[in-house]
Amino acid sequence: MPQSPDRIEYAVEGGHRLSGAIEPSGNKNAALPIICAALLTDQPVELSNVPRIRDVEALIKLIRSLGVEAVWTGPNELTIHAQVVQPTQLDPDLCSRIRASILLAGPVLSRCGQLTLPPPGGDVIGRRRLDSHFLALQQLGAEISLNQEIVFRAKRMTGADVFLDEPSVTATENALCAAVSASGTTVLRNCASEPHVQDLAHFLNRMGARIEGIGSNCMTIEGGRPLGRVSHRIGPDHIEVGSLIGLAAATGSEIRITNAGVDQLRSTLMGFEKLGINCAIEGDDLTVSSEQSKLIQPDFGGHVPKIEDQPWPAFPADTMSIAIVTATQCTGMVLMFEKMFESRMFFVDKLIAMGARIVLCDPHRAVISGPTRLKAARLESPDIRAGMAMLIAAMAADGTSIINNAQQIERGYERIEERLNAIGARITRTPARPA
Ligand SMILES: CC(=O)N[C@H]1[C@@H](OP(=O)(O)OP(=O)(O)OC[C@H]2O[C@@H](n3ccc(=O)[nH]c3=O)[C@H](O)[C@@H]2O)O[C@H](CO)[C@@H](O)[C@@H]1O
Ligand SMILES: C=C(OP(=O)(O)O)C(=O)O
Repeated sequence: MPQSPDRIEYAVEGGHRLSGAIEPSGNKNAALPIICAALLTDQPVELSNVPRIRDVEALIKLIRSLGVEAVWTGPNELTIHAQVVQPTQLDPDLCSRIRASILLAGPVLSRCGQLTLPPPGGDVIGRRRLDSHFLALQQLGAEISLNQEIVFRAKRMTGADVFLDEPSVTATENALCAAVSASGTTVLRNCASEPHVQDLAHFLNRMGARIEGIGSNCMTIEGGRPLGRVSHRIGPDHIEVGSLIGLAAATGSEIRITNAGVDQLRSTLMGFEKLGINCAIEGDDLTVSSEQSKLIQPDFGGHVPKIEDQPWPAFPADTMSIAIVTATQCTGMVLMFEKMFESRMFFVDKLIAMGARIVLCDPHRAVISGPTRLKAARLESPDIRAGMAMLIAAMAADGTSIINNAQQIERGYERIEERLNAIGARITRTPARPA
C-alpha cells in the first residue's frame, strides 16, 4: 500500500554482521538548543556537524517563521542570521512535534521581551514537565501565563540566584540563554551538565558570554555582555555512539566508531561493561570487536546487577532502551531501572513478542534474562530510542522485520539506514530516500 511521504517504514533483514567504520552525527540535543541560542545575536552564526534530522528541520522551520534566516551551506553546515526576530504566532503542529520548541523561550524572551508558544511535544515517553523552565525564567524576571498556549513576557531580565527543582536538561538550557542576556550575575544551582548542556555553554562563551562552572551542577553567568558572530562545531552524539555499541554487540559485529567523543563516554562504557561488552579506545575512536563475552557481570556475591539512568555524568536515560535490547543477547540476568520517564519501557512488549525473556516489573523496572534468539516481527516505533532498539532487535533477529512509524527514529538519527547499509546492514526504507 502506498504510504504518505511522512510515514516511513523500514524492512530489516536480520542476521547480517556489520563491519567497517562509522562516524556518529552531531548531538541532536546540542544542535537544538544551539540553533535556538543563535537567536540571541543579530550577527551571523555558523554551525558545523549539525545533524540533518527531522527535529532540526522542524526547528529551522520554526525559527524561519520568526523572520530568522537559516541556510544550509553544506550537508551539515548551517548559517543562522537573526538580524530580526519577530515574535509572531508559531505553528502549533510544528511545536507539538518536538520537545525543543520550548528552547525558543529563553532566547526569544531575551531578544524580544515576549513569546507566545503553543505546547511543545517530543517523544511520548511519559509526562514532559515544564515546571523547572517556568521556575527559572520567572526568577530571572519573566511573567508566564498558561491557557491553550504559554505566554512569556519580560520587560527586563535580571540575574538571580536560581535553584532548579530538578536538574532538567532543557530548563538549564533555557535558563542559560536567558541569563547571558539578563543584567547582572546569575547563579544556576542544581543544573544539568549533560554533554549537550556543556556544548551550549561553550557556544555561548564563544559568542561573548561569560559562563563558569561548565560541566558541574552549579554555573555562574555574568549577564549582559555583548553577544556576536561565532563559528561552532556541534559535538558528537554520545547517545548515537551508545546505540552503535549496542547494535554491534547484539549482532556480533566488529565496527570502529570514529571521532566518538570518548571523553564523554565513561558512564556509557561502564553500562555496557556490565553486560560483558568491552570497547577498545584508540585516540578518539572506539572499536567494538566481535569477540565479546556478553556475560552479564553479577554484583559481588553473585547478585543480579542493575543498570540505572540518572542525570549526567551517570548512565544516560536515552541509552536505556538500547541497553535493554542489547541485554537480550547477553548471558545472565540484569535489572534495568529507568528512573526518569514513566512510559519509556512499555516498548519491551514488542521485544517479548520477538522472543525476549523480559519481566516488566513496573513502568520503571524490567528484568532481562538472556540470551534469547529473536524472531522477525512487525513493529511500530513509539519514540526515537525505542525505535532504534527495535531496529537493533530486527537486525539481530532471524528473518525480515517491518518497522512502521520509522520517521520517529529519523527524528534523532541521520540517514540511519543508508549509513548502516554502508557497513553491511540490509534495511530498505519506504519511501526510498531521494538520491
Ligand atoms: C531535547 C532534549 O534535550 N531532550 C532531552 C532532555 O529532555 P528534557 O529536558 O525534557 O528532560 P528533563 O531533563 O527535563 O527531565 C526528563 C525527565 O526526567 C525527570 N527527572 C529529571 C531529573 C532528575 O533528577 N530526576 C528526574 O526524575 C523529569 O521529571 C522528567 O520527567 O533530557 C532528557 C533527560 O536526559 C532526555 O531524555 C531528552 O532526550
Ligand atoms: C527523549 C528524546 O528526545 P526529545 O526530548 O526531543 O523528545 C530522545 O532524544 O531520546
